Order: sequence, then C-alpha cells, then structure tokens
Amino acid sequence: MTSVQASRGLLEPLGRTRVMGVVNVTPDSFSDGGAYPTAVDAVRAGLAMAAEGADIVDVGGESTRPGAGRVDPAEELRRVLPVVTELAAAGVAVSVDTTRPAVAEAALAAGAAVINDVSGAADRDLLAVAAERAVPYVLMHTRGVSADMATRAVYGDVVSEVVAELRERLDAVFAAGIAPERVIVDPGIGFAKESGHNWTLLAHLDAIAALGHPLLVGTSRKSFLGSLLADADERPRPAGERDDATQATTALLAADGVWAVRVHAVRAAADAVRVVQAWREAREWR
Ligand SMILES: Nc1nc2ncc(COP(=O)(O)O)nc2c(=O)[nH]1
Repeated sequence: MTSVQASRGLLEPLGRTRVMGVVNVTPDSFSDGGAYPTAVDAVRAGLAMAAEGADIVDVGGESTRPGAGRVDPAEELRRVLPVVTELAAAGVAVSVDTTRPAVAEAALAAGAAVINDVSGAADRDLLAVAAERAVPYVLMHTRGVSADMATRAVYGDVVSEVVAELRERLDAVFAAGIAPERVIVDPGIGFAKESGHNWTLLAHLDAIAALGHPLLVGTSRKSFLGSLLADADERPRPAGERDDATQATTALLAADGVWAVRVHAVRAAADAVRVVQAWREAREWR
C-alpha cells in the first residue's frame, strides 16, 4: 500500500477523535524510553496498539525529551525503518515522528502515511518531502530544539503567541507546497512550555482550532500531569503512573472535537473516545 493510499481517509470526518498510539524506538524517551529495545518489540507493540483501537501508530527514533541530544540520522533511520515497514505491511496507518527529510522520505517509501514534524516546520527539505509525497503533515508548535527549548518557555500571552507563531509557520508550510487540507496543527504540549502554559493552551484550544486545521494533541504522561499529581512531598507522579490523568485529558479533548490524541495507553484512550462519542450522540437524540 502506498503512503497516499494509507493516508486516504485519515482526514475524513469520523464522528469521533482518532487515537494515535506512540511507539518510541529510543533508549531515552521520557515516558517509555527503552520500552522497545528491538524492532521486534516495537512492531509487536504497534500491532497490539492497532488491535486495541489505535487509528494511527506514531513511530519515532529520536527522543524529544527536553535536553536530549541529537541522534545521528543514520541511527534514527536504523531504528524506525524496520518498524514502519512491518507495521505498514500489516495495514497499520503509520506516522513517522521525525524532523529529518531523509528519515521521512525513507519512512514514506516504506509505507508511512503521515509526517509528524515536531520541529515547527524548521527544515525546508522536510517540508519539500511532505509536499512532494502529498501526505498529511503535522505542524507542531515548539521553540528551539530539545537541547534549549526549556529556556524558551517565556510568554506574555501563551495562547496568542502560540497561535501567531503557528500562523507564521503555516505560511512556510504552504509556501513549500503542502496543501492546506493536508495540514494538521498541534500546540506542542510540553515543548518550550511550562505547566501553566500547557493548561492555558488546553483550556483555549478553540483559538488554535480557529487556524482552520484539524488538531492533534499530545498530553500523554507529560510532566505537567506529574506536577499536578505530585505527592505531599511535592514529588511529581512518575510518568508510568499518569495514564488515568491522561485519559481524563483524552475525554476532554475528544469532547472538544480534536482530530486525534497522541497516547501511550491506547485501549484506555480508545474507550474514552468511544464514551465521548456515545455521550454526544445521546445529546443529539432528544
Ligand atoms: N505531534 C506531536 N508529536 C510528539 N512527539 C513526541 C512527544 C513527546 O512525547 P513522547 O516522548 O511521549 O513521545 N510529544 C509529541 C506531541 O505532543 N505532539
């Protein structure tokens, strides 16, 4: 199946929020680093996510954890390509989480259906790949790179600044030839943002939705949830114990009508999304 065939339908109205499962093939991602030490483990996890209800599986080979160093492109490719290939061959819709043109190109050739660019459209060559291959492209807001983005988390009005910066990046995306109807926008929860910024953005997603593109939102297991759930000694809740809080955000995001949520615990998210769908349909019945 070609990338375009695999991506067909992903942007069609579905009546519910889509679930994007996360498979980080990295030793050091913040919440599941090392969970999939081999491609076989990663493929097994991706297939399980698809069986649990993931509409898309996001495969990444480079940690975006704040402060993380860069991974050599060849190593990133070595990590993601076998996983993308196997999952796509099994009919799973795959997004490739990368900021590198060569990795995106190879992943699309191997059957990936979506480019998930966490760089904020920083690389013109990556934009050219997305334009040329005519696949859905995720524009995520960030500032700087993993190594320095924590120092960039300074905002006067985070909502208006994130919207303005996304609008400016959208101009670059369109100028590169990516069709507007294939662009998905993501506020970049946790990317160059403090906890309070994340909550404010989540509470005002309508301002980001006003840009006119489907929204992808990734709250899963992130540190702003850990801070919220800190214990009496102010120790943050560990990443692996944030899934219940994540599912609460999933229900709220689904009620807001976002295009997709990016999560680690897929079955719980798929259940939450179906509850919201049934709830909204029941409201329409009266
Ligand atoms: N589009 C998008 N991609 C992402 N990739 C990685 C992470 C970091 O989380 P992880 O380490 O759990 O993958 N978060 C996002 C996100 O919020 N949105």
